[in-house]
Amino acid sequence: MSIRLDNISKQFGKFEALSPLSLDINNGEMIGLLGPSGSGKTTLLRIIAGLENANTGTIHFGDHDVTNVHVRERRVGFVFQNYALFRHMTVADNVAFGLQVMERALRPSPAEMSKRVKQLLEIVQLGHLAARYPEQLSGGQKQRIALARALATKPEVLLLDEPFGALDAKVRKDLRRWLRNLHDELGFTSVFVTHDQDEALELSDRVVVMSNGKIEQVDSPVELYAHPNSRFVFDFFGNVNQFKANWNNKHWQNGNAFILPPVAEATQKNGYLYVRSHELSLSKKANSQASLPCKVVAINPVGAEVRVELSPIGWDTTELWEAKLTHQVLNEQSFSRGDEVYATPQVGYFFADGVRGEPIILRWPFLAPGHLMFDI
Ligand SMILES: Nc1ncnc2c1ncn2[C@@H]1O[C@H](COP(=O)(O)OP(=O)(O)OP(=O)(O)O)[C@@H](O)[C@H]1O
Repeated sequence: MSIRLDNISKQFGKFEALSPLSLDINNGEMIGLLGPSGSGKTTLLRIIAGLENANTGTIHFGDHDVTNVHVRERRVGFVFQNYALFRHMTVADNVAFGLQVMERALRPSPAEMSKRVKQLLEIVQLGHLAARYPEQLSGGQKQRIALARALATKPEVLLLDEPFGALDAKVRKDLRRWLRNLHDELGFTSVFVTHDQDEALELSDRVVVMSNGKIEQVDSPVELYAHPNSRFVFDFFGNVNQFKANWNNKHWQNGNAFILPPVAEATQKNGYLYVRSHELSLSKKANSQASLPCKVVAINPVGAEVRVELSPIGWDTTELWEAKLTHQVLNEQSFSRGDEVYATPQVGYFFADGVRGEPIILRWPFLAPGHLMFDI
């Protein structure tokens, strides 16, 4: 089932929780709504479900205008973060509840109902727990039961509000994979809310990045990484170092650090240069294209890489910088905590002040013809 949101807005009193926004979701797509707390994700999900009315705009499910259709008739499955299972009912009864609340005309007979409950429990691979009560289940199991209940009415749209928010990291990861497989197998359209970027990137076909009640960007995970269209999106995906770049007619200056951009009018401005931590190299000496003196404050091996935390010397940043190196590079360079090093961007993303849209991507070194290669 495709979903079309057109010009949807929502006010709570004088507060505008959603500015007019539009979004097309394809049939069978899995969409992640991602954004900081208060950005309007849950409000948007509730409006799609019919649990909340928008102040303006229309919602279509396929060709059907559901703007004024009651939540019960929208045929959506809903899963909340806190399981919302009935404590006094067995697992099987909890799942059957989804069927019992169906309109009488659509409600299956008792025999069909118990067959369907069995099938649903098999789908979520928990048939052996049918007679248990919720308190006898783990968090991950409870959430799978909540999903089985949501799927009972065979919804074509499944809406999930931070479904794995209350679970620990390992269970979360397993459940994500499992949900993605289930989504692909059963072919429904899913929209889920998360503020966990890894979850959004791993699960979604497309991610809707929200802030302050607005959609900042809608793209596939790969595109979001390659072409973040604003500083907000870049910041939100993290692992990025920021350089406040003040153009002084020669280079970008910040305290006693400088970076020389390539000769191009668009970069000869004030702005912010963003550098991803795996696109930053470290050396014991500066070079003529960049001088970013730093002190090594921590060296943290994490799996295949080493994260080196850097505190700027003589220039300003709001946060420590980080370089991600391979173990091999670190061994060759043999830095230790407390050493002074020079950071050199290999790739940078420049957002000029006052210019909206995608950054200018810079790749070092950019040497004029005839120049000698130097350390970078
Ligand atoms: N019923 C309500 N009455 C008044 N304000 C509300 C109501 N529901 C939500 N809001 C406000 O609307 C804004 C968006 O809330 P929403 O729950 O959609 O954000 P969110 O992105 O889902 O946040 P979180 O990740 O914290 O759940 C918030 O500022 C919130 O305080």
